[in-house]
Amino acid sequence: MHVLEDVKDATHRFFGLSADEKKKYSKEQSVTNNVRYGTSFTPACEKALEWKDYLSLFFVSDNEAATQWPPVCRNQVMEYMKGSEIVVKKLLEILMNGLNVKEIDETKESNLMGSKRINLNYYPICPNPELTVGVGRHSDVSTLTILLQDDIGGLYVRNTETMKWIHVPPVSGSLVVNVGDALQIMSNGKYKSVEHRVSANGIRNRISVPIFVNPKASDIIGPLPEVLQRGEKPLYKHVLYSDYVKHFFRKAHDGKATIEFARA
Ligand SMILES: COc1cc(/C=C/C(=O)SCCNC(=O)CCNC(=O)[C@H](O)C(C)(C)COP(=O)(O)OP(=O)(O)OC[C@H]2O[C@@H](n3cnc4c(N)ncnc43)[C@H](O)[C@@H]2OP(=O)(O)O)ccc1O
Ligand SMILES: O=C(O)CCC(=O)C(=O)O
Ligand SMILES: [Fe+2]
Repeated sequence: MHVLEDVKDATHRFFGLSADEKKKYSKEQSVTNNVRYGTSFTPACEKALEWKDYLSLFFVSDNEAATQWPPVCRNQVMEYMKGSEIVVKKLLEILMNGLNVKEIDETKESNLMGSKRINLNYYPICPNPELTVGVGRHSDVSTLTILLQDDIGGLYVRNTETMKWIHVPPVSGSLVVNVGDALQIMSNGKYKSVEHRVSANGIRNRISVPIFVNPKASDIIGPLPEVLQRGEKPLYKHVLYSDYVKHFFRKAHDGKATIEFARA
């Protein structure tokens, strides 16, 4: 429990830094591509900016995290990331069991959880929340996302039958788990990535801390052989994961359209 509280405090500490201090981690000034402070999602492609700033930390090694991640939050983020590993492993084992995958070998381990990115999201109070969003509707490109949100609320997920949006109420001490596009592709559509969005808030600053568990950037992902064993038609082709992620980042949020990039 203290790990979750500590990472929330650390997130507030980072966004409480001066603008100049935070800018040191922007794309223009950051000494590494693996640490990126920014605003909205893909500003160059958006009609209206999303009301959100973020710090995105791509985990490469303990050493890089200890030297390059911002000192005001790095220990707490690391502890949260390490603490999540056991939960992620267990969840993926159960999900693979449901696909008739009996053993998670080295290749599957890499495809399922070969890389990790943690974002610290900060949604400042918005003077006109009805005119914009916190985050537009999208699905994550991860395998699984483990999401910590604070007590403010505003996260919605889409019910695929009614197409209605359902609020995900904050529950103290809990984590939200999202299925991402990479798992939809590998499971040949058996597990569907969840479309979600965040509303802008006119009263309080909100934070969230997603851990994106992903394939390695250099992995080629596609429907797993075990899923196609009984002659099932592949719905998705094999794609280089970094191409998939680049496609996601090249456009504004557009619901569940990203996955069409991998359609067979
Ligand atoms: C920010 O708001 C968000 C974010 C999200 C994220 C949801 C996820 O599911 S994140 C998980 C993504 N998976 C991975 O990061 C693992 C694999 N990583 C990779 O394949 C690569 O690291 C890479 C992300 C493809 C970057 O490769 P690289 O060769 O270094 O290419 P770049 O030139 O740096 O970037 C290309 C292009 O992508 C954009 N971009 C890159 N990193 C980020 C980032 N962390 N946050 C935002 N945008 C990023 C960027 O536009 C780059 O273009 P430039 O014009 O800047 O050159 C969900 C919802 C949100 O609202
Ligand atoms: O802030 C949230 O609750 C969700 C954020 C999100 O969807 C993301 O960062 O991908
Ligand atoms: Fe998301």
